[in-house]
Amino acid sequence: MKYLVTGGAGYVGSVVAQHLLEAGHEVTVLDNLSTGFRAGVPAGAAFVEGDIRDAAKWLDPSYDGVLHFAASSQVGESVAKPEKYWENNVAGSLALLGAMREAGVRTLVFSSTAATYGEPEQVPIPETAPTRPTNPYGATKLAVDHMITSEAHAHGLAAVSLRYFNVAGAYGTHGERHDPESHLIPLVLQVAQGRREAISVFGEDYPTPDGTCVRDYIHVADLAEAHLLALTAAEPGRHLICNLGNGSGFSVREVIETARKVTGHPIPEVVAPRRGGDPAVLVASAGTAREKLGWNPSRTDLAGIVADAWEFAQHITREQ
Ligand SMILES: NC(=O)c1ccc[n+]([C@@H]2O[C@H](COP(=O)([O-])OP(=O)(O)OC[C@H]3O[C@@H](n4cnc5c(N)ncnc54)[C@H](O)[C@@H]3O)[C@@H](O)[C@H]2O)c1
Ligand SMILES: O=c1ccn([C@@H]2O[C@H](COP(=O)(O)OP(=O)(O)O[C@H]3O[C@H](CO)[C@H](O)[C@H](O)[C@H]3O)[C@@H](O)[C@H]2O)c(=O)[nH]1
Repeated sequence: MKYLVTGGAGYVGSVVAQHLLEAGHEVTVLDNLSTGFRAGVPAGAAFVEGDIRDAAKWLDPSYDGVLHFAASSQVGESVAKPEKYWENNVAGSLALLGAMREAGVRTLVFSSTAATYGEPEQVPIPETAPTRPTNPYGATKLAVDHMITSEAHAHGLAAVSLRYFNVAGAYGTHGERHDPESHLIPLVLQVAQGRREAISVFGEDYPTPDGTCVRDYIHVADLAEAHLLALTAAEPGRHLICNLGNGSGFSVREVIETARKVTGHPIPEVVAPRRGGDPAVLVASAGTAREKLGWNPSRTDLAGIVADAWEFAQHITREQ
């Protein structure tokens, strides 16, 4: 099959593109390199440097589907510059859906997020939970989910939205490389490498066992497998929404302690104020993905996830 991967020069998109190639598919990556890296595009994929808002220039009926990762995805920035998020995430996805309709490309897998739920009423969080995003990033992703539902109902699109919880780990030479980095695991590993003095723990007064926030860390390779399953599970006229997480939570302190063991470095920590908008606990109920996609994540051990991220962090440092 032939797939267009938007955002395939970024973290998750590059890992999924690599999995598609390994499964024997043909892949074109469309990426404007705003946060991604040319070197992240897997060898074997065609590359188009361009914007999703111009997707009509490149999409044609030879494509069997689109995997749509391209987005702006920093929560803090979305609060400061919401217009950027409505433009890139919502207007960008609207243009992409239009280009798909024009070209007759009728299968879509979309990167949604746990941020569509906001502060949860119950954990683990099922897909039926209320969606009350607490920042513009989550609001724009939810708007795109609604857009996809209407497109499926009106025009027969076969669509799956995957709501990722905390993506982590790496797959060979493809891993997390954001600038500036805001995610916990890569930041902790930068401290282990001596690139930062200490990791800030954002709040230790949450109602959790050790007072720090609890998150559901999902290995990026398990996540990638769900995308390949979603491509086969997608049905015309239907929009399936699935959470992707392991269903178990780890606190910020547990992550830091695991990284100390994996890296053998002391990793100093300092307690800092809470970060605005952080829910205390976010853990997925991923029963829908298991049932409807036949998904079965296998890399659930936190030490293994951190070890893969550590190997990648060292690889990137050697390359620079
Ligand atoms: N990383 C996570 O923990 C996480 C969690 C939930 C959801 N997501 C979603 O998964 C997707 C991928 O996230 P990531 O961490 O790999 O981010 P990333 O920033 O590494 O990758 C995004 C890629 O999209 C490209 N891009 C952005 N806007 C574009 C545009 N208008 N046209 C073409 N290319 C464009 C960027 O250059 C980049 O290569 C995003 O949609 C994000 O919202 C990520
Ligand atoms: O230097 C840091 C960085 C993070 N944290 C804490 O570590 C936890 C994880 O933070 P990340 O920034 O790594 O991830 P988030 O949980 O904020 O964000 C993730 O979940 C969100 C859903 O709410 C979105 O989907 C987003 O894209 C995804 O990265 C949070 O409690 C955060 O407060 C720290 O203590 N110190």
